[in-house]
Amino acid sequence: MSSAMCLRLRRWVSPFKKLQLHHNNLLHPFSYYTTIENNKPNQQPLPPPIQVSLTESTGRGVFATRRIGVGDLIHTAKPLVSHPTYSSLHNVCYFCLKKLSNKAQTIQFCSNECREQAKDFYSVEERVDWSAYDEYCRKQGLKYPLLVKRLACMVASGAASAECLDILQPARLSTEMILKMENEFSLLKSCLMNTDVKDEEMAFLTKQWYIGVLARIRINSFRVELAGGLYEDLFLSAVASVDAEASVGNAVYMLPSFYNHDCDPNIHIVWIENVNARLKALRDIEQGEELRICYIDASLDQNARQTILFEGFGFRCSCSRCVYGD
Ligand SMILES: C[S@@+](CC[C@H](N)C(=O)[O-])C[C@H]1O[C@@H](n2cnc3c(N)ncnc32)[C@H](O)[C@@H]1O
Repeated sequence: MSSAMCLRLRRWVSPFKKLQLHHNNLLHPFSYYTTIENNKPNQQPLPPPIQVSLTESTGRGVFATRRIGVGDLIHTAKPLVSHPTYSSLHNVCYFCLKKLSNKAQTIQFCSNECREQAKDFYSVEERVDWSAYDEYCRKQGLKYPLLVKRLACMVASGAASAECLDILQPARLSTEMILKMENEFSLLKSCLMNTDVKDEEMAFLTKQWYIGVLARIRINSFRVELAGGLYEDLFLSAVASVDAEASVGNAVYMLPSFYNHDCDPNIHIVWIENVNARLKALRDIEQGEELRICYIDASLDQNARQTILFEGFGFRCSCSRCVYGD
């Protein structure tokens, strides 16, 4: 094996090792990222009733390890990286995306805890003049480069590993996409170079890193839509999130990235008050059944759904709704 291949293999395998995923030939649930609340006082949170394993035709997927009832909380997830949208920048917490009552001129944190958790990446970010990068992204209507910018600051500050997204499936990129990404990379790099951020802290920031990260973010990021209240009822929370047009930011999570898509999903993801995601069952699910979410608006017609899934995620959906022409 060539040394280049060795390196690639090492990079690919290390996140698995770190998360202790390999277990009984299955990809073990990332249990320390996720829990189920335990109703019994003084007891440890339960591990989620799921495991990640290979599907027949859609790569890895998430499967139920026991029966799950309609409405059950399957697990929660904290993001690996998140960022508010440009339009929410001044009215949500810069760390947890919680909506704030006042709109300020600068970024805000909702609590000292969030300020503290953001301390590392923000100490890098606030030393940089981002205007050229931000202006480019705003004009082009780009949202994902904001996540790359935040991840770059997290890595530079030591708050995240440069390889933390490597385990996720990357999007297939066209030459045109790569050329655009190269432009963004040059802008990001020049913003960071014009500061006192040390060269050693920036060593990870190569064109390959930028493109690799963006390729993963493209198909694994979630639009965070806050329900805006304490909706325990599944239907009400879904309605509230659509009604409020409540998209406040984008985020990438570890375990939620392994759920495949179905136009008639059996689980969904909700955000109650901040970026932490809750995955809930939409119907009863049997042990061994694959859990699937819907990546898009399921109310669209079949043609629209197929087009969005192909252009955005690079696959042709063959779920039962699509097969039966619904
Ligand atoms: C967020 S990832 C889901 C996890 C992925 N299967 C893996 O192995 O990491 C999304 C990718 O999974 C595959 N996928 C998800 N749902 C699919 C479906 N209904 N039909 C075909 N491929 C699907 C596509 O390659 C898609 O780009």
